[in-house]
Amino acid sequence: MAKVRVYELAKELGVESKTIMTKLTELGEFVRSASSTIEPPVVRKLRDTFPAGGSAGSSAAPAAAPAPGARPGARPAAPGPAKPAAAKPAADAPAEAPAASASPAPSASAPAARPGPARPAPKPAAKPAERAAEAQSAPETKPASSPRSSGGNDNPRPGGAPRPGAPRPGNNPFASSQGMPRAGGSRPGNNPFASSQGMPRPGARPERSERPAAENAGERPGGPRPAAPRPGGPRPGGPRPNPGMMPGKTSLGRPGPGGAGGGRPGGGRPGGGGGGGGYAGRPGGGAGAGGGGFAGRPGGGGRPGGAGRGSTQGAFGRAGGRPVRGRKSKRAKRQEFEQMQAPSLGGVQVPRGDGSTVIRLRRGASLSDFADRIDANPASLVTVLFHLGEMATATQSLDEDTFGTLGAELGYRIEMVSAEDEDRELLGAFSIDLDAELEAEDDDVLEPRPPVVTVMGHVDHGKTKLLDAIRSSDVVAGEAGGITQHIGAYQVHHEHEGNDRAITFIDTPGHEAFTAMRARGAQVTDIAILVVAADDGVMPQTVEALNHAQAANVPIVVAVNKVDKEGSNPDKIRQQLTEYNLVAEEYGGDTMFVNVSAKNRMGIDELLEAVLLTADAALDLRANPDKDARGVAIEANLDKGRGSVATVLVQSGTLAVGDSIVAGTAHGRVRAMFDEHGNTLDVALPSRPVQVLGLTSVPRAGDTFIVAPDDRTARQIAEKREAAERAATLAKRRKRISLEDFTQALEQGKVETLNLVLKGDVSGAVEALEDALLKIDVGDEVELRVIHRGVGAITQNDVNLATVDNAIIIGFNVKPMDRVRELADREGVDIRYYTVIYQAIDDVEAALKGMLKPEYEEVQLGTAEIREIFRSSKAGNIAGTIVRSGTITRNSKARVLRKGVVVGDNLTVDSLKRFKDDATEVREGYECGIGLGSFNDIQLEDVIETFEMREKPRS
Ligand SMILES: Nc1nc2c(ncn2[C@@H]2O[C@H](COP(=O)(O)OP(=O)(O)OP(=O)(O)O)[C@@H](O)[C@H]2O)c(=O)[nH]1
Repeated sequence: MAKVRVYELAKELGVESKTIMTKLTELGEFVRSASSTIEPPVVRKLRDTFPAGGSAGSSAAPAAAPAPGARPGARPAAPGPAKPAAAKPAADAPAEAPAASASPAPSASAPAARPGPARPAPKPAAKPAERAAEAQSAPETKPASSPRSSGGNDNPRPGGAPRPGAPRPGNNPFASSQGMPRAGGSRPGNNPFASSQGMPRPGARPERSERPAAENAGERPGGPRPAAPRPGGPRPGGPRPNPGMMPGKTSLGRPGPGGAGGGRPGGGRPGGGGGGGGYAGRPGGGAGAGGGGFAGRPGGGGRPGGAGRGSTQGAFGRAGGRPVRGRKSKRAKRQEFEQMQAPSLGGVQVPRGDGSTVIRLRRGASLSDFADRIDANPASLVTVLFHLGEMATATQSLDEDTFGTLGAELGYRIEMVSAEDEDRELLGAFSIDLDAELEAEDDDVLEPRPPVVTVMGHVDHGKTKLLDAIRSSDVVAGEAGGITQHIGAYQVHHEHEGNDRAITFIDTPGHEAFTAMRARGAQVTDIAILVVAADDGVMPQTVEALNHAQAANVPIVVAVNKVDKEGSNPDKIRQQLTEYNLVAEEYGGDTMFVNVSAKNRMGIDELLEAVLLTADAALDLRANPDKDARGVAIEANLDKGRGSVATVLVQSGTLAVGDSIVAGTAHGRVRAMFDEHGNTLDVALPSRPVQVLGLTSVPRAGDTFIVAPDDRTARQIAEKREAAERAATLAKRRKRISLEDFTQALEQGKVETLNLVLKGDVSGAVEALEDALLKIDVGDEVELRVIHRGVGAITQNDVNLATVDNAIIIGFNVKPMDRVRELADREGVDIRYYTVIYQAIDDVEAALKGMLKPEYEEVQLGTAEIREIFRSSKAGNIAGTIVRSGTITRNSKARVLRKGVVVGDNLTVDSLKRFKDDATEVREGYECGIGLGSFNDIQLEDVIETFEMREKPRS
């Protein structure tokens, strides 16, 4: 640090190296060449010897240099050093520097300088001090030392002028933070190592980006230096420009200090400029604050973009400040442009669609999923949705409507992937393509299969009875002792044209099951038997049922039932149904009508015959039995001893014991199979309903089942389905409420939710119950949520759930164990048991209505006209009245009207007398005395009206 080379000192002192060497020889100091170093004490002597360059000279030099152009070095130096230096070490140089700088500096730096100094001061101060100490001698050495360290030898700092800067604050090359806080004014490149420390002079910068820091430095004050890239400029850290060049620069106006700076390696780095700029620009900004500041913005924050790298690069004098700026600028522009195209909703930018951009989302998708598709920030979508009046978290599953609203706002057409498509994709992931499989089957692998029949019709028209009759007509059943088990479906055999033909009946009467299965994409039914009671005729549900069947393209056979009844008119049924495109064959149509009596079991064979004829005529009932089974779950329940018991209908392929199957979200291996007679089966062919044991959980009616290649695949498919199902359920469950109403409704207690846990013995019943419950229309004030549903007994888990969510448990044909019942009692959980769905629905509906905030209306009870006024010191004024209408009742609410205008309200009939006796009520036409408590403002002919608030019944 303390050592200086001969030529450096020579330059500094403004003499030739030779002269110095001669002098050294005189002084008895031996040096080998101009590049030899000399010790500080010697340096001091030399300076003393060469007054011009001596201490005075040294400082003067720099000062002088700057003076003219001066500002840079001087100023910067000045400010910084000024304070610290002045006080501390440096005495000379600094001291003067300030002076020198004083004049030039003012302009740019001065002001800027102010603020900053404070901070930088400390640090710089320290440094200078250290240096001073090291130097032991004059501060002048500092400059020298800096250069050295910086560059070294060759880097002559031009002016040799130690930059006064030494003392300058923020001149620690390694201290990232030393900033001259002062904005623009701060000292420019006072970091000896930072090429970039620029003098942020306003204006100038851009072009100069290339300039080395040195220039920047020079630049600021005088600014004169043209963009002239200094030669060495560009090279980063590399050898800095030759001294010669420097001078050139100097001549350009860089003040000496500038030169010094330029000399620094940093000088060459353009990047340095960036760093420096930031430095200068940010008040207090760290060294690297960024190219921006450098850019010359006076106190400015620097150019945008500079900040990032600027800081680091600046610290190391790396080039890059400018270039970076340029790039950023373009990027910024592009971003701006993109943003201009994005809508600003709630202050967020979201990529927009053009109105026809289709976004496909799976059921139960969340805003995050949507955001992924449109490359947006989920949080922004949350905000947008919020501004559309909906609240949702980014990961919450939303329903189609919500996505629709959001999509419309943003220019996207949202298409929800249907459950079937989703499942198809899911299976596809396991290389299972059921459609392709079916298509690939040609005639030679297809074999006839029995038709699958569903019985539908209006309530009480005899569906159940008919199914019973059919069941008992089964010849096989007769031999085996009848169909003893209710497994949700059964097969009967019928002799048709000499052949034994099987027919499969879905043993769940009604079109609810039919539609529920259809809703799940399961087309189970081949033929529908429409039961119409001959004594009743076509009824609403008859029409509904036939509509469902026709919509599903399922041929219909009409069973005109109860023909045994007197007064029944089967022909009328035929006529009525022609209106619905069901024209009997005898009327020239193609629908078979069969008169039956389910009660007397008459006409059953004919009906089965008709079913087979229709099937043969209208359908191609064939399936490939030689493959893994595919089918549908018809019904399922949880059996205490046997676990999950599912009745499935094999639709194609052959199901065998040991197969790994997945049915909906249930999976497992077929442990055993039973038919409707309770016989075990090893295999089940197409159209065969069987009870299957071995599933891990209970599938739902209508869930499709397939045999998977192995257990693992079955489990994975089930798990994936479950996840999808859960998401979809969550989306469905979410009840929306508009933002406007939300807070208010909440505050006013308007939002009330009836949470339910549904448990039943059979999955079909639970689903039917849930569907029916969710259809209850109770307006917006009350919300009904089924928070859990399941098959099986009511468990401790159910009660726990109900406790947490304040829910009511509805058990359909199931009850809890004693232990669970006790728990429910303890927790105050209400468990209700039903065996009839409608009762459950009625009760829930009533409960919901009970929960509705009662609405009151005022009902007038009576009016009485004041005919006389009795004044009583004790009771106040008593109105002597005659009841004009209704009844006046004691304690009822009252108001006083004078010529139709209310003069007293919120009153109560405090006392009511008939003559001298207290009365509880006085009817129309009678006189009575009425006391209205402390209200005494009554006059003759005033009317006292009494009324009560009555709860309005809800419709
Ligand atoms: N006389 C007569 N009565 C019948 C006949 N079929 C059914 N019934 C009676 O009609 C009533 C309703 O029969 P269900 O079989 O329960 O009718 P459903 O269509 O299954 O009724 P829901 O299950 O309520 O939809 C019962 O009282 C039966 O006894 C019939 O052929 N003749």
